[in-house]
Amino acid sequence: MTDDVLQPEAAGDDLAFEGALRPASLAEFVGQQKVRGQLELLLNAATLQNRAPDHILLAGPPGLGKTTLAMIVAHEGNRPLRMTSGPAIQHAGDLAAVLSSLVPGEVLFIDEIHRMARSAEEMLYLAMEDFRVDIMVGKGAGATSIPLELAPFTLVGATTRAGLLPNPLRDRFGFTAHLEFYETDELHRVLERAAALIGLAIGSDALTEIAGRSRGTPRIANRLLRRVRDYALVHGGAADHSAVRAALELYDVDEHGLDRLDRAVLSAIVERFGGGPVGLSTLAVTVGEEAETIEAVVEPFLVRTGLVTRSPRGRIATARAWTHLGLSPQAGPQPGLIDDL
Ligand SMILES: Nc1ncnc2c1ncn2[C@@H]1O[C@H](COP(=O)(O)OP(=O)(O)OP(=O)(O)O)[C@@H](O)[C@H]1O
Repeated sequence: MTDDVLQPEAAGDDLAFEGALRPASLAEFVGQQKVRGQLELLLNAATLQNRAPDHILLAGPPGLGKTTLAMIVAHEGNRPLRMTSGPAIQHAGDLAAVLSSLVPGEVLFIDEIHRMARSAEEMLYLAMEDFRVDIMVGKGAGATSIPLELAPFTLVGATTRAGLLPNPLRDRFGFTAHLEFYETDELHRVLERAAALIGLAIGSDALTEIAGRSRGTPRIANRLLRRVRDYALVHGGAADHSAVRAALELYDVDEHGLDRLDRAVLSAIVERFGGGPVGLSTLAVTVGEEAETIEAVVEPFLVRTGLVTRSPRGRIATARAWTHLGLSPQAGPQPGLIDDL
């Protein structure tokens, strides 16, 4: 994406800012009501039985609160937390080193667990099930495996690509939480809390305006709030509705959270291809962007918001897309020119 301000992954000064804003308890965690209820039950049951909670898989797009929830699992149970990530575990030995140093009841958070090495994954199966790993010593005919007992622990895995996890791994989690994009009123509450924590006086209508442009994602909402704070600071005015509009216009974020590239893709489908269908690579060439970027970054949001649909013959702009661009919708999709899906 050309405009970083809307990317859902953490970037720039997000990390420093996010640490201060993370809710520390389930009660403070906004939205995701179903997941919160399910987690609460699981954690309370473990406390009553005086055991480590079941392993938990958190699945969902970036920026929706997976890391935050892992921290809450540890914090609510007053348990120590160890954090690592799939890309940091490239050999079974990397995982063995982490597992063997866990203390009883510790929460082990593995972010991007789908990116862990296959050999480590297999070690993890046994560790999750029996709190044991088999360490291979030696090579060839003389190789033996030495069992190593582990302290009971709770694994919290996070993934943006649950479909990439092998079934044996997925099945070993006692509970899988699917995080959903947030509604505008939920993002409003996220923002209200964040504004209070950073000491920013901002009105409710200004927060609603930011929430509506945040693509259902708390991380983006918090980042836009920061840009609005900057704007008010630099211009010496209040962080009000007009400051929000001016700041977000500066960053090319429109009322629905679309940025320049999103709009370029929509305009291309509508104005150059009569509403579609148009194939991905044709579209990419038309807007001068990589096909992968269109497919992974732009398209999911346009599809989710009902502006674009996908068909076997290509991308089609919906009536909403025409209206969004200030045009009157044509009657139905146009015949496709090029089928290059
Ligand atoms: N439900 C929520 N209530 C309040 N703040 C939230 C909530 N969810 C996320 N946030 C805030 O959004 C930011 C991003 O959250 P977090 O790092 O937990 O996302 P993530 O899903 O782990 O992202 P990634 O997949 O990129 O690691 C944090 O600053 C966090 O405080």
